[in-house]
Amino acid sequence: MKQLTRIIPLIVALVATNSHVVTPLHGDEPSPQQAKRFPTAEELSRQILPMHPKPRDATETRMIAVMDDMQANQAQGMGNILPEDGRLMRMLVESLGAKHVVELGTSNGYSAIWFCLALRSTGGKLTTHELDPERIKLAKANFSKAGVNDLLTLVEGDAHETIKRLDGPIDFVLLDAEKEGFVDYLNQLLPKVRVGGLIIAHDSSGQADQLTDYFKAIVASESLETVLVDASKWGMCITRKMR
Ligand SMILES: C[S@@+](CC[C@H](N)C(=O)[O-])C[C@H]1O[C@@H](n2cnc3c(N)ncnc32)[C@H](O)[C@@H]1O
Repeated sequence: MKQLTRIIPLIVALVATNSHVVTPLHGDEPSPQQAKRFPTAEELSRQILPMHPKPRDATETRMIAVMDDMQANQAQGMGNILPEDGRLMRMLVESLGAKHVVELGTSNGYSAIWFCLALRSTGGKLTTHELDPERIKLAKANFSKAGVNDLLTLVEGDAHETIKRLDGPIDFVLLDAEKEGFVDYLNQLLPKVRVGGLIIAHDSSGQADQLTDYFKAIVASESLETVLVDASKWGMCITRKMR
């Protein structure tokens, strides 16, 4: 009896821990030891990293102050990426030496300012697309405060139409507008993305149920290779144009 009272809570804990474990398509089943929950990348980031990067100069100090303010006072309902996603994308854009970044879904401009941090050092430009007039107004005010107007163009209107006017080559794409539009965005933009360029679909974990057709499209393409990364809980589907 004494042993049973010791074992029952253990079994309950094990069932609870394992309830989120998905049966893998390949590889070994997680051992009970592995199934023990590790901290997520987002949790660790928040323990060990500042929210925004250390400024390299006075211009970045100004940009980061605006980002801090947006996180503290504007983030509600804006659908912004989390700082952990911004940190990763900034690193990728800088590492690629990207000259042309395209964003679909500017909102109030938070992710755009992350791109601008990278584009200052690559000498590149951002073209960001938004259709909501209120968000466009907010984004414009934030871009002016951050002093990034010379690094970007904000294109107003339905991105399915406005991206037809984009010229290639594009080095980096962030898909962060409405999920049901992602396949059309991919089909329209892929021919303009350079070989070696990256296409990121945001919310690939958080809204995976809305991305079924997008996942099918990238897997079906012979020219694309993909990795799924959870820098934050929302997740990013990072796809590289291989040829
Ligand atoms: C998730 S929010 C973008 C957040 C932004 N990338 C950030 O992290 O700061 C999605 C945005 O896409 C915009 N959007 C939705 N459909 C669109 C379309 N067809 N064309 C342009 N923008 C669109 C919405 O108005 C919304 O502001």
